[in-house]
Amino acid sequence: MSDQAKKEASQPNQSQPNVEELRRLMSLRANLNRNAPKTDDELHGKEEWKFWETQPVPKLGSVIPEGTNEPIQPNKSIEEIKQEPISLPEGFKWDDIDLNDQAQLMELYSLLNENYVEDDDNMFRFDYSPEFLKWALQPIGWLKQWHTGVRVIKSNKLVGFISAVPANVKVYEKTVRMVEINYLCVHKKLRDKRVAPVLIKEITRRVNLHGIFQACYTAGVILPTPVARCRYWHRSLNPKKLIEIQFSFLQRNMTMQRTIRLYRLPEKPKTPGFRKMTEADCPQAFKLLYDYLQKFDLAPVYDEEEFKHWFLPRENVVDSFVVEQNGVVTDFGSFYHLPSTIMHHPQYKVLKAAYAFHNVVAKTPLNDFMNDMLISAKNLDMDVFNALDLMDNKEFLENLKFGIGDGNLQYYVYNWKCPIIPPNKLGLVLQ
Ligand SMILES: CCCCCCCCCCCCCC(=O)SCCNC(=O)CCNC(=O)[C@H](O)C(C)(C)COP(=O)(O)OP(=O)(O)OC[C@H]1O[C@@H](n2cnc3c(N)ncnc32)[C@H](O)[C@@H]1OP(=O)(O)O
Repeated sequence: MSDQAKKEASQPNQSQPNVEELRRLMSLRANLNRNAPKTDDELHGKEEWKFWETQPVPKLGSVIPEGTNEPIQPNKSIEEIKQEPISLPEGFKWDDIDLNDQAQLMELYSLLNENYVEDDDNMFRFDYSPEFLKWALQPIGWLKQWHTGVRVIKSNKLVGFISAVPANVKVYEKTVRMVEINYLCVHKKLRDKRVAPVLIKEITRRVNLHGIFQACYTAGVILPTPVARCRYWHRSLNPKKLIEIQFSFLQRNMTMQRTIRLYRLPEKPKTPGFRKMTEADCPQAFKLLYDYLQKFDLAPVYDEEEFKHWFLPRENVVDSFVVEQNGVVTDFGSFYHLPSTIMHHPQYKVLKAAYAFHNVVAKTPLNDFMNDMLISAKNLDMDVFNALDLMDNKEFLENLKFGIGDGNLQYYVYNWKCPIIPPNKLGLVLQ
């Protein structure tokens, strides 16, 4: 898939022009009319940013001098922040979503399942599970008023959503209390009516009211102005299904049997002491990750409680593994479960995908450890293992037979200016 590059679903890149490629080119042309561009070519056709021009973000093309690392706009005093919600178009109302109420959780699930991010060819759409949404949206310090919904007054139907969760994020040498913004979604029937800017302004106001003036977010689209850009890579675990659903394609001179053999994995992880992480491993695994993340220019700063929230295994949501021998944890790795709906296939309805989260090795060679992670994902019935080319991931992607995807994922920090961060200095993975 392409930028479900967080947001977009990224599909393996096809090098040979074929029917699929032509379809892709046609959809690229169709995309030229979209309001937010996905590629540099599309970007050059866009002349104005009616909304983003009004926001404290760097102008596209601006070069931030080395050493700059600060807010664009000073913090507002409480008097400067509007106390009343931003006005919605007539017929709509704000409503905070209570994720502890099963019915409301299912309403959010359905909104996203039917209207959230699709790949460029509209073949796959993210299918975040209800349990996953609770995990992603209820970390330590979450607030219900930051799960911001828009409903149609007459029918009470949920048609828009945006979320913020608190996080400490290290940007170069500063650790900043900010929010992560995610799950911005407007119902398909309400698109292109400028509802998204209203959602963004309202969440900004609600976050500002808590004394927070920075946010980080990722998107498959290019907006003013990315602080970093990276790419999804995909490792086939179930190549036959991936080919049948046209997520990937048979390479020239390859038969299905040879392809299946190429991607075959051992039945069990090979590293002695490799196993699922338990609560007892957390102090040591936390320390490994905490120390490792120091070397990046954009990375979360977790405390141990947050570490437990994000990494203790939750069925069908997140899995973490350690290498432990004689009570010493030397390596740690995790992936989260994010399936996609296969939109138009007679047989297959769901693509099961594991997404690399954080991996730190102190003893096992990274390639060996990640191979064990692939085996673990395969044994959980995943079809594909996805990883971004950030942190130290480039060390294993090609060796372990990942193929490059076709969409970029852009990273943004709201109300902040600093120089561009290369993928190998990027330590932040958002869901
Ligand atoms: C201090 C606290 C600060 C907190 C806030 C920090 C900022 C957070 C920012 C949000 C981070 C979100 C992180 C994620 O969740 S990224 C995932 C976004 N969601 C999807 O892609 C799901 C499917 N698509 C949709 O639901 C809609 O197409 C969305 C809602 C994306 C746009 O709705 P619609 O298509 O109906 O358009 P409009 O007429 O209402 O509005 C058009 C304006 O919106 C600008 N646009 C388009 N796409 C995006 C986008 N992904 N981020 C920011 N802006 C975007 C666009 O350039 C134009 O502005 P301008 O060109 O005129 O200037």
